[in-house]
Amino acid sequence: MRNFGLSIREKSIVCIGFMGVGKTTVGKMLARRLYRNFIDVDVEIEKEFSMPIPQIFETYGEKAFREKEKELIRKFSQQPLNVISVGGGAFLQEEIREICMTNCVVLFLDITWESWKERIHILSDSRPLLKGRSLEDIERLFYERQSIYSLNHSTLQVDNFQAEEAAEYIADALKLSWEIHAPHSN
Ligand SMILES: Nc1ncnc2c1ncn2[C@@H]1O[C@H](COP(=O)(O)OP(=O)(O)O)[C@@H](O)[C@H]1O
Ligand SMILES: O=C(O)C1=C[C@@H](OP(=O)(O)O)[C@@H](O)[C@H](O)C1
Ligand SMILES: [Mg+2]
Repeated sequence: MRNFGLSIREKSIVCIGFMGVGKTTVGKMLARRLYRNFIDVDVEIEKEFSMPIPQIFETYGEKAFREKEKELIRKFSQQPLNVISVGGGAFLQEEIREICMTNCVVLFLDITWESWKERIHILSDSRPLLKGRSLEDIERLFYERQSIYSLNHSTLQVDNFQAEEAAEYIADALKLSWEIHAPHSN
């Protein structure tokens, strides 16, 4: 789909950030607040393979997962008016970074390591990249990944926000920026 004519308020919003920061939870709430479609790329990948992510990694390997991730992000990022939550590893791929930065508004949900590690017990089973790793290994991955998320249009530090508060804050900030960019258009 051609999207050269998309105005800032029509562009899809892409949530990036480390596993478990809240991209899926906040993204869904944000979509509801903005009356947009919500797309969780991980869910779409699971549908394509007809199996949950840990099983995709086991059966087909991470490379096949990353290829499908790229293909789907290419498709959804060019559509208008989506809120798209991508997996925490999506921005490792240069092509994904480029497509998202060009076609969408990229929102980085950031969290400190201290807050993040409180959540680890609810994440490990569903994230193959966390399973069986030591806390030190995960901390290293956390800091390594920070550099890939530094490419974004906007960042929100979520440590002190409940998910719904984060969604409200983002929706209000976006609406304000849309007003500033185009005060008289609908
Ligand atoms: N702001 C928040 N405060 C506390 N817990 C949160 C927050 N956002 C998400 N969570 C919880 O953290 C877990 C991971 O959230 P999820 O949205 O799946 O993250 P991601 O999509 O970034 O991997 C979920 O159990 C979710 O309920
Ligand atoms: O960081 C990663 O490489 C991954 C993050 C996961 O998504 P969430 O960030 O939504 O947990 C999922 O895509 C997969 O397990 C790989
Ligand atoms: Mg998610």
